[in-house]
Amino acid sequence: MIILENVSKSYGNTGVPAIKNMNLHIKRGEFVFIVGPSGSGKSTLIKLLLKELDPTEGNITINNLNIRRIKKRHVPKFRRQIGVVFQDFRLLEDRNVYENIAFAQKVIETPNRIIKRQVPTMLSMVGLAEKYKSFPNQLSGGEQQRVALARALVNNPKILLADEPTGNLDPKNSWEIMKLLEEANQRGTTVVVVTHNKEIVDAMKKRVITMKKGEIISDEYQGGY
Ligand SMILES: Nc1ncnc2c1ncn2[C@@H]1O[C@H](COP(=O)(O)OP(=O)(O)OP(=O)(O)O)[C@@H](O)[C@H]1O
Repeated sequence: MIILENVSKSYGNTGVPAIKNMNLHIKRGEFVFIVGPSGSGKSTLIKLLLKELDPTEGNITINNLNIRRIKKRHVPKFRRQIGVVFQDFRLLEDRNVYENIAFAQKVIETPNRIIKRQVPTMLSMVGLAEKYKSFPNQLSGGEQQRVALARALVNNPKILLADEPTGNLDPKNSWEIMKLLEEANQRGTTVVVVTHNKEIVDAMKKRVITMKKGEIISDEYQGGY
């Protein structure tokens, strides 16, 4: 599903690379945590997988496609198979909950009758059915992240990337988000989560990839932080 072969990424010409000669294989249906100290290259890895950045060297294959070869005009189509959530939620502040989720579907020209059916389904799934009219600033952090997750999942992506999804949440809300990520994984989505949350990583017993200075220093199934 996700293959990195000898991937390096340097920002500009100077300094040490953010990703150094990385090799990684994530299979369809896996749930993977990426951990490591600040500056170890985790967010850079996520950006490479989204083709927000291209590697300086090496190749990335996603769903049998060498993403270096994707033409600029085809990048949006490529990204449709990937759902993303971030630490800071990134909701549209001037749209309500319903519209935030519907927006993701309108972008890919989903017919209105399907949007009307799927948005409430997604909202029920994340436990926010009653809040469909609320605006982001009327929601708690945990609720906002659940909306972001519903939006990321509404188009049924093959892959879900989460960059510190619980970074702004308290332990209870963090667990709720992780459970929702796990449920998405159980429905077949390949899930990659960057996190600093030691307690959750240790408890969930998933594959844990630890990065340091742009390199993978350990990769363990049923691993810990
Ligand atoms: N746009 C950029 N320009 C130059 N250097 C950058 C840029 N983005 C990241 N870097 C550098 O690349 C390295 C890896 O950064 P990255 O953000 O990938 O780390 P991270 O593991 O996600 O860190 P954190 O846990 O703090 O989010 C760091 O040394 C950082 O300073």
